[in-house]
Amino acid sequence: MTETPEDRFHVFDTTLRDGAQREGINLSVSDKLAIARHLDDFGVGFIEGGWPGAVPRDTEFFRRAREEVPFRNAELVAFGSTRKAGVRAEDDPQVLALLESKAPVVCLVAKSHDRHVELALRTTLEENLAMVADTVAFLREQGRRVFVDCEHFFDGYKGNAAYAKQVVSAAHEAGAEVVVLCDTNGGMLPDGVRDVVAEVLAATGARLGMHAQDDTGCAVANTLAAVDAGATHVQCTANGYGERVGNANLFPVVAALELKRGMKVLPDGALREMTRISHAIAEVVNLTPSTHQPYVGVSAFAHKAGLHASAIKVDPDLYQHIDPEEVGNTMRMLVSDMAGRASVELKGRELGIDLSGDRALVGRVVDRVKEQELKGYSYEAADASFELLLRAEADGAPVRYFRTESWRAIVEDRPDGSHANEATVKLWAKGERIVATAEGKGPVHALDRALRVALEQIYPQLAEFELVDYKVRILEGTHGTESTTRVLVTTSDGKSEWSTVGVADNVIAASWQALDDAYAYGLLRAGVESQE
Ligand SMILES: CC(=O)SCCNC(=O)CCNC(=O)[C@H](O)C(C)(C)COP(=O)(O)OP(=O)(O)OC[C@H]1O[C@@H](n2cnc3c(N)ncnc32)[C@H](O)[C@@H]1OP(=O)(O)O
Ligand SMILES: CC(=O)C(=O)O
Repeated sequence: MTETPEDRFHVFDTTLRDGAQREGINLSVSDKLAIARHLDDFGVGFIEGGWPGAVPRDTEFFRRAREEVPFRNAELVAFGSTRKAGVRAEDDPQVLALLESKAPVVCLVAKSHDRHVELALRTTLEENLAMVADTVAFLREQGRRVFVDCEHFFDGYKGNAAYAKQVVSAAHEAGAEVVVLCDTNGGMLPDGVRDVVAEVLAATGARLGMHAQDDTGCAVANTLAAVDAGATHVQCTANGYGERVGNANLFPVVAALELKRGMKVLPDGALREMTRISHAIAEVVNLTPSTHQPYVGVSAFAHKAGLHASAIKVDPDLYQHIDPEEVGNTMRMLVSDMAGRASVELKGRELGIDLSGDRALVGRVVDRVKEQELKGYSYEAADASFELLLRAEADGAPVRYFRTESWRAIVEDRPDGSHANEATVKLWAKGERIVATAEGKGPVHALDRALRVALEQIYPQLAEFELVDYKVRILEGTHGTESTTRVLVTTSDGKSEWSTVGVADNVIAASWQALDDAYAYGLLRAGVESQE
């Protein structure tokens, strides 16, 4: 028998509906269209776009999506509830709004927990069954594919399994293609989900799906347990966004199905785009991508412990569950006081420096990193400072483009409450003594500007450099304003970025060190020869 699209396993994404229910997410119609394009590129089968008729932005989204997005992989799904008690489906404005959205698929939310029917809907159990069946039948007659989300299914099943199953059967018999069992309050654990899904499948014969909220931190595991028990439709959201703590995260779910279960749920090559898609969606919703997200986080394949690195040097599989490239991610070595020789050697390789033949040099770099980290430096987030340290050890002299005679920064508090910031630097570069003064918005800005004024004639490349991030951390909180300070600076030349670190008992001095490294590294990568 040939497989029809309806037979295939369904990857159903609800980022634009349930994901948008997360506190702090507020999507414009354009944002929703951009996310829909990313999800379609990724290859999900269904994109739930929102609730037309209830949320005006969602109504508008469906209108524009029809006109503006040439979907290649996904079907658009309109979400809405079953008809109101005592109203015919064809007369219920919210049901009609689902048709007006012109989405080819409708996902109806239905009550399946008897207490919800009686307390929230304030109707009878029989009328709720009729609401489900009538609404499904009406939408089927109108040519829509219909899925039904049984809200609070697992909680309802605990108290009244017979009724919960009757709701599934009512939806199935009325023509719903998939009946989705929802862990709406997110309280389930995988063993319970597996048992219930298997029982419902055996009792009703309906095609089942799973919608898991993440309140126990088990949404991904619960989704996979449902699939193990026979569910063939999974509802997820990009990066796990969703109501309260979130939903089953689309990315680990599809990666587990494809890479661990050997199922084919996405188009060829899609998984290799997963890290890019995850980060692109985070960008649109304006949330920083979680660095520790499975598979797609920048730390997902970052190795810090020296012992891990020593085994990875022999074979990366020894400390990685998959090859990061399978999901579009990359392995990274972190150098810190937990590093050993292998970490430094692999980091060198990552930076394009072959250290394999020089055990003594690698040993010196390891010792120097440990010594520096004890003082408060941190190289795992400052690759550029690490590379400068490495080159200094290798060459026996630091990479230098100027020598500092002195610098000074002044902050003046004025009677009107404003501040004036001024810095003076005295430097030697290419045998020339330079003195420069500049003002800035703060003392570090003033120093940065003075440094540029002093050096730009000699090194015109500095004009391209821009400070794009600046972080300060107090290392010994107990000493209050006398504490040691660590400054991390990220600099860009418009093409790439690099990070450097400085540590001192004075925030301006720590900033100066980080700036000094930032300029040295930028000039080094611009191919300028090192000289004072
Ligand atoms: C588990 C989930 O995440 S489901 C998705 C939930 N998403 C949203 O709620 C976002 C969009 N929601 C909205 O814009 C509004 O809540 C609306 C338009 C749906 C409803 O707004 P209002 O009419 O003002 O009602 P309100 O939100 O207070 O109550 C919901 C009504 O829907 C009824 N209802 C709830 N679930 C269902 C259902 N499955 N089938 C039929 N009716 C339902 C309730 O009984 C209540 O009816 P009542 O007004 O007769 O008392
Ligand atoms: C439908 C849905 O979002 C839920 O039950 O959680």
